[in-house]
Amino acid sequence: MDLILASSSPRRKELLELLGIPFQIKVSDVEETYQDGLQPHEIVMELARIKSNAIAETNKKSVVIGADTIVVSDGKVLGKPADKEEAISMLTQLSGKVHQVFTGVALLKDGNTHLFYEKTDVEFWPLEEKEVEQYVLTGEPFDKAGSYGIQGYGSLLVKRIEGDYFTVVGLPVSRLNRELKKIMHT
Ligand SMILES: Cc1cn([C@H]2C[C@H](O)[C@@H](COP(=O)(O)OP(=O)(O)OP(=O)(O)O)O2)c(=O)[nH]c1=O
Repeated sequence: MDLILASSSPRRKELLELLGIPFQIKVSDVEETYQDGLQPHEIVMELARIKSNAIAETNKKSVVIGADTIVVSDGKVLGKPADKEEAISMLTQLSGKVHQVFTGVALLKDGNTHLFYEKTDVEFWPLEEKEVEQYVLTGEPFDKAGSYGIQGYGSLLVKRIEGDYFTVVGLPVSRLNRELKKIMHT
């Protein structure tokens, strides 16, 4: 099987390596937009589809994997912060509450699109203003949905999670492994 990961994320590369199957990485700079009114799980699956579709068009014989992660807090969708102020505002929004992390995955094979998503609940400790500012100074928030990385210093902000940890990091590998096996037999 010729497998391609359509992602620039170093985390997704590392996580896909856990499957023990060789793969290539190919990234497109396709515009990531979605229509208004979609539910969070629909947003992540749609964005995962767009990312993988752009690569599948020119790699028709390969299986292409794309993924997308967003954070949802009180109905607000949080992507990556544009600047320090936005990172502070997102982390303040997440402080002391439970939010949801959605990761959608698209598997494209032989012109067919197979989509799935996973959701993990994450509870943050109540954060002091100073703690938020210090965390933002680490630089960790800037390439991450919701402005934190649970796998880094962000681990200290998290009180508990419910669901797959790897969904939060950006790729639900254990579900992906099973879904890949399913589509290989079709
Ligand atoms: C909440 C959270 C997100 N993230 C990351 C996962 C994703 O890489 C990123 C969300 O942005 P995405 O747009 O999903 O992905 P990306 O731009 O990093 O990579 P690509 O589109 O090329 O596949 O946030 C963490 O690494 N840790 C976390 O705890």
